[in-house]
Amino acid sequence: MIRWPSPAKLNLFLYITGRRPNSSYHNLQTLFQFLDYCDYLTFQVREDTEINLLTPIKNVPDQSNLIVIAAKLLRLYALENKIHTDKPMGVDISIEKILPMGGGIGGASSNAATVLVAMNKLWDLNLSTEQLMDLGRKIGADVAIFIYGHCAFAEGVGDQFQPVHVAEKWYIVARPDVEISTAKVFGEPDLKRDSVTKNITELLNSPFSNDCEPVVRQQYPEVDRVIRTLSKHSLARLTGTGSCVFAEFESEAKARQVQQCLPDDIESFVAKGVNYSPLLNFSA
Ligand SMILES: C[C@](O)(CO)[C@H](O)COP(=O)(O)OP(=O)(O)OC[C@H]1O[C@@H](n2ccc(N)nc2=O)[C@H](O)[C@@H]1O
Ligand SMILES: Nc1ncnc2c1ncn2[C@@H]1O[C@H](COP(=O)(O)OP(=O)(O)OP(=O)(O)O)[C@@H](O)[C@H]1O
Repeated sequence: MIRWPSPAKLNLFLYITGRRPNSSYHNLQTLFQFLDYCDYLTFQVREDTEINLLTPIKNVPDQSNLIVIAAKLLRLYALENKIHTDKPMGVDISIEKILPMGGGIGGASSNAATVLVAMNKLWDLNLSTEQLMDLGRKIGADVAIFIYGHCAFAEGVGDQFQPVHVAEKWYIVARPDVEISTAKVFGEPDLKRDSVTKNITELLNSPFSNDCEPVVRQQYPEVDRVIRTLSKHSLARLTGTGSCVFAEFESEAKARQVQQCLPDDIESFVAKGVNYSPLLNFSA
């Protein structure tokens, strides 16, 4: 059976340029790159209309799991818009969960994107990438980038893209032992949310940073400690709203060598930054 990849992402930089009017969301300018480090999903199309997750994720009830939410949303969209298919639109889904959760590397959003892309194909719906991205936006701000599938400069809530090519470095991604709520970070009174909007060329040619980092380091000493530890070896930054921290290296060997030297209680993985999502190979 095909194992569909569901990769992680990094926010190589992330600037918050203001609150959006009449919304709980903020406007961002961020640079997304994918990692060749993935969860894997398998799908067995059913002869009925049931949507089942055969491998529930601990502490995530199925009805709030973005895997199930995405499959149901896609079926509803197809029914409401009378998209022709001979499939009854049922499926048994399994996931091998590899990506750390609540780490700012987008696991849940990526899972949702993989479901939309895979089921579009397996249910013979023939929706366009744009249609799938619009559906993804209803699930969460980060879903669209995983459907788009190309390293991108993003604006809006982080879902309006310009493709870019950046160096494909190697990263140590360390996961401090805290799960951080995205909504909580964006709700912090002290969050820097007044970065000046700049053009892409200027941003790509300035040192990269993340506006969430000061507030997160202050509130989660474990994150601060991991950034300080990794910074001894290379530039280290928060991704998204955390808690994961990444440090970049020119080679896998160098990244693995530094990883060996990290204290035992810092969990980490090594992965390559890639400009194309591993999912793209499966969606054609
Ligand atoms: C921080 C990032 O990871 C950067 O890639 C994303 O913007 C977060 O994307 P996500 O996890 O898909 O977030 P969502 O599930 O859409 O939003 C969770 C909550 O975070 C806040 N939120 C999110 C994205 C954004 N641009 N502004 C926000 O203020 C909102 O309060 C929202 O209710
Ligand atoms: N398929 C899923 N996989 C993991 N978590 C899920 C899933 N569906 C829902 N969730 C819930 O969403 C929360 C955040 O998930 P995720 O691991 O994507 O965090 P994140 O990487 O910080 O996300 P982001 O960077 O998009 O904010 C989890 O703690 C969990 O409660």
